[in-house]
Amino acid sequence: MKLGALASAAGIAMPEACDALVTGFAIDNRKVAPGTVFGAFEGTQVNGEDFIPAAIQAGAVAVVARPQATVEGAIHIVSEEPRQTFAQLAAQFFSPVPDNIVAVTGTNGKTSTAEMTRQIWRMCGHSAASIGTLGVTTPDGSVSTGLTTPDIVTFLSNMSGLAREGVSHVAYEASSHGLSQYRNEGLHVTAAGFTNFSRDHLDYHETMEEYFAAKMRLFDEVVSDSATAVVWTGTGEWTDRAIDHAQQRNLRVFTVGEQGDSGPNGIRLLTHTPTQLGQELEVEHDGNVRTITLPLIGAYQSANALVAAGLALATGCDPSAVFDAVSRLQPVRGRLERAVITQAGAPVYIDYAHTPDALESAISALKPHVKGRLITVFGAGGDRDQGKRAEMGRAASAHSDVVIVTDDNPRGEDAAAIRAEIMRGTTGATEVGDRRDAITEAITAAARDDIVLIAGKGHEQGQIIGSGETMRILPFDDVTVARECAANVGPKLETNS
Ligand SMILES: CC(=O)N[C@H]1[C@@H](OP(=O)(O)OP(=O)(O)OC[C@H]2O[C@@H](n3ccc(=O)[nH]c3=O)[C@H](O)[C@@H]2O)O[C@H](CO)[C@@H](O)[C@@H]1O[C@H](C)C(=O)N[C@@H](C)C(=O)N[C@H](CCC(=O)O)C(=O)O
Ligand SMILES: Nc1ncnc2c1ncn2[C@@H]1O[C@H](COP(=O)(O)OP(=O)(O)OP(=O)(O)O)[C@@H](O)[C@H]1O
Ligand SMILES: N[C@H](CCC[C@H](N)C(=O)O)C(=O)O
Ligand SMILES: [Mg+2]
Repeated sequence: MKLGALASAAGIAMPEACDALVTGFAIDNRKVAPGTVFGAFEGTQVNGEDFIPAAIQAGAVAVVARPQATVEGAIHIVSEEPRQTFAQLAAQFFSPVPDNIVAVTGTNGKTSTAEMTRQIWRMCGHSAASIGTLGVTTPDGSVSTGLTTPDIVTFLSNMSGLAREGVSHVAYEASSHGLSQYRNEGLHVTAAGFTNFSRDHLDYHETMEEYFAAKMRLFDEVVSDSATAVVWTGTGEWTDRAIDHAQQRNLRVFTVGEQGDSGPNGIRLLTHTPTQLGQELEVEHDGNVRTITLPLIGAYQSANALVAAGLALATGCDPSAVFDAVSRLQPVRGRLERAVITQAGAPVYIDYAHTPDALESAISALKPHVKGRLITVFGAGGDRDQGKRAEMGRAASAHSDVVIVTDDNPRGEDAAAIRAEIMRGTTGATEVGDRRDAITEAITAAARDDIVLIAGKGHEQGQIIGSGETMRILPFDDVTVARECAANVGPKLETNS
């Protein structure tokens, strides 16, 4: 493809007429080959502009960079927002892409909702995939990308690879980092879901307002003009503000939840009754009331399932098929996943809660099922929002009977210091640094009527220790460790009081 043609298709002005052949796109000079367009971005660690000479040396035909960057020996595509311009250009290169693309944003619930949307589409007969924290998931399995929203080149090439394999429907997770760094642009996104909003990532976005604005780029700029905004109504003032953004953009607003529209533009949740193995939901859509038995526990899972149903309806699926599919949803890896039942008889659940709101949601999901005590084991990641740690401690202490604070990906920080920050928010919690020891302690303490919740790592397969050159990932899977500990801890002779 010729550079000039790509630029004019993207509506980008070029400094000169250009019929250089473009062979690919790269944001890392080490991935540049002859004919590549290189995106030189200022980063949080280094300035990509420092690698422009190396990229040109490796054969870059053009460099997208700020006006002040020096580009010699290749075309300088000047932009005040190089990440955005690069993305728009790259989106013209990667084709074909799937016909039906939807996105999901929100503080918690993105992975679950994207994955449930994929499952519903599949049950409606479509060839579907999801892209997010779990990687790229197709009916054949998942391939990890390492990030929730991959970098723009990986994202677009995944989209086009999926289309070539015959995938027609893709749901992707739009993280706030991804949105603010233009990692997902230039596609025809026909619907976008907003699950909820609460504190996270205030290390990266300085304020909640900035964090919310990053998320709202999805409605403001990323989706197509005629897209549908599927909004969960249970997230307080943020729901109203998300609807405002959608209306400003003239999107079709589709509301979901207790305040959802009961007509064609929503799913109203009329009643919600926990059962032993799941929950019964009575919902109204387009004037039809239906009772669905969702085979998953926890109010948060019903919220995600209904937003996913809204996304499937927004892409034209038949309502009866969609609601029937909701009653057949499979659990999402690491989200309230029951790993094992201990020899004493206590179920052990693994969940990915790593924000105060998520911890509260995970605990509330389990509470109706606990006859004895709820024992919560969790930590907080290093090099991430520090202010959420004590809040997570408070949420855990307020809603569980026993709290054990442990390590969760310390990264470049001192693990003991992270635990101390969490402990400040707790009352009566125990601190056990080593995660395996903490899980053993919880399982040892659990009696028949108790439930153990191990939160924060969900599907993750390793503990990240150190950063930069010294970073190591030690294999660690909460599900496997819980099973091993349960095998080693014998039955209890008497129940705890
Ligand atoms: C803070 C953050 O988001 N960083 C991401 C960002 O890096 P950056 O732009 O700051 O990159 P940098 O390392 O400073 O380098 C600047 C530029 O120089 C280039 N470079 C660098 C070195 C070199 O030798 N040659 C070269 O060309 C880099 O490719 C980059 O374009 O862009 C990179 C490429 O897309 C990401 O890998 C990187 O994710 C880091 C590893 C990360 O940990 N990100 C986390 C916080 C994240 O993004 N999480 C979100 C949200 C999670 C959620 O809520 O679900 C996610 O979407 O996963
Ligand atoms: N709708 C929801 N409301 C509140 N909490 C939720 C909701 N959905 C999920 N959670 C909590 O958040 C955890 C993570 O869920 P999920 O992976 O779906 O979210 P995510 O937004 O993709 O997270 P991440 O930002 O890490 O990608 C769950 O394990 C659960 O504890
Ligand atoms: N996507 C989230 C994952 C957090 C998971 C938790 N285990 C941690 O390491 O903090 C983040 O990057 O903040
Ligand atoms: Mg996710």
